[in-house]
Amino acid sequence: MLPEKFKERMRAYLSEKEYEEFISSFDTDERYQALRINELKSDVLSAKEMLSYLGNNVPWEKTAFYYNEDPANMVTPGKHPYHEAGLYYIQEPSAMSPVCFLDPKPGDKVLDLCAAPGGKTTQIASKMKGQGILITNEINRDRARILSLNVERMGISNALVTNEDSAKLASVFEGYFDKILVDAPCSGEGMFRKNDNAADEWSMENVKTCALRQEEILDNASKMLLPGGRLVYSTCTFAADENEESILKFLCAHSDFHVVKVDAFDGMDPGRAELISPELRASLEAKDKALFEKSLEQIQYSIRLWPHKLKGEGHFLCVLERDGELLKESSFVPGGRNIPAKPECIKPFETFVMESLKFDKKTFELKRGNIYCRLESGQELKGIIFMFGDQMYLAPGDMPSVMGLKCMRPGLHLGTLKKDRFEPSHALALLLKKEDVNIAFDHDADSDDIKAYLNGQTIRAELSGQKGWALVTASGLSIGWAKAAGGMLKNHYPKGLRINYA
Ligand SMILES: C[S@@+](CC[C@H](N)C(=O)[O-])C[C@H]1O[C@@H](n2cnc3c(N)ncnc32)[C@H](O)[C@@H]1O
Repeated sequence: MLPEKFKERMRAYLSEKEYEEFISSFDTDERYQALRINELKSDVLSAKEMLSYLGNNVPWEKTAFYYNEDPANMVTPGKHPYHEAGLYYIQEPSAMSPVCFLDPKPGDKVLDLCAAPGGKTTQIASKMKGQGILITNEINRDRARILSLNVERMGISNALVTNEDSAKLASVFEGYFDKILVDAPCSGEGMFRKNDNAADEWSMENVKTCALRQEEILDNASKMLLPGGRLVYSTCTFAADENEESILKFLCAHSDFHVVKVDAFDGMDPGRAELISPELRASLEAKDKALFEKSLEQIQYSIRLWPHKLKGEGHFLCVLERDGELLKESSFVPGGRNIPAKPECIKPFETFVMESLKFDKKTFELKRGNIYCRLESGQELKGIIFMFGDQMYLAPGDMPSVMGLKCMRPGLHLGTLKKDRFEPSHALALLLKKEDVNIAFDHDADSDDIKAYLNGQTIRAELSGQKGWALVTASGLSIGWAKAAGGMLKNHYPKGLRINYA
């Protein structure tokens, strides 16, 4: 049931005809499901061949496709081993649009400020191709944990996952990022169609509270952006208080920012300046008339996604840029670089690399905690190896250290040091390709063997004397480690992730 006050407000927002179209979109059963291919794991063409149920492309995200869940015909992508292998991320189609306009590139320094569970972070990482710095943050600890698991599942090597508020981050990362995404906490009206309970918690008071929080988050985000940098603001709500009004307040308080006119896709609408309240207009105009008029003029360049106009739920986004020229040469690393691990810590890892991985020996270098290792698949392990207690991580040389920050994952987790032994991590398994290891056991992703493995059971294998760490792959995609010894293949799939497919 939609709240009466919500309907009343929407009726005031829209013409009679449009209100009817909008409101009847809640009565249809038509909902759009989509998934996005993780290009860190597979190119889109090969993945499409593996996932025969995929339908049309999501127009604004070339790596994403619509599908219809159909358990009777085994089309349940969230429950398939490919999901555990990180081949794709299931994401609401409209929610994919902000990252398309953020346009992250390999080598960028990107912040995803409100990131859990990680839909947009994993989309950003897929586009960065493991190059550059991605800092992904979530204020809620339990949600930050889920974000961190999704970063692991998708095989992301260049991300730092933090659990901070925006003010704390702004105090460390002032003027550091090329690109920032603020996918703001909001009243979630755009989710009313998808999630039956979403409307239960709705109130006009909550809309106002969200708007205040957004103002604070946006202000902190702006401090962290370089001149010439891009900031995308998005919500999944229809309330103008949290959309056009948030942007207008921001522009009137930050005269060095402007809205970028971007090419919207078919079905996307311009933002609606006419929804901004007379009270807000008057108060902003009284402060600085010229800035107010200049800001108001730009609201039309923000974008609204309406469920009755495209194949997706309600969303709002606005692409902002900070005036100035983007200078990328700076070697400044806020908080300082990570301190390389000591040789005695690195030694067991080096032994693991020599015994278990396939790589180009001619270009391999491991000196003073800095590694360059070109794996057989062509992907590289490179950067600084550092310790976090007994856990070993790898991050790009210019990745900020996490000194003073609450951190869930300071880079690629390589593994654990156990006395003088190194035990590789699940994150490393999910990064590696089948051809990167000396021992791999591949089974069809739909086989009972893979289901048994993901359930923690010992798996069948022809060992013929092989010993050591073995990568288990599902139709060629890595899903975890096993250890071959004494003719057995011991399952090392993490206990907390095990799945019972029965
Ligand atoms: C819309 S959700 C993010 C969805 C995410 N970007 C994705 O694509 O999966 C907004 C997130 O902001 C978080 N949040 C709430 N208050 C916050 C604050 N003051 N600062 C930063 N994040 C906050 C919420 O916990 C929530 O996880």
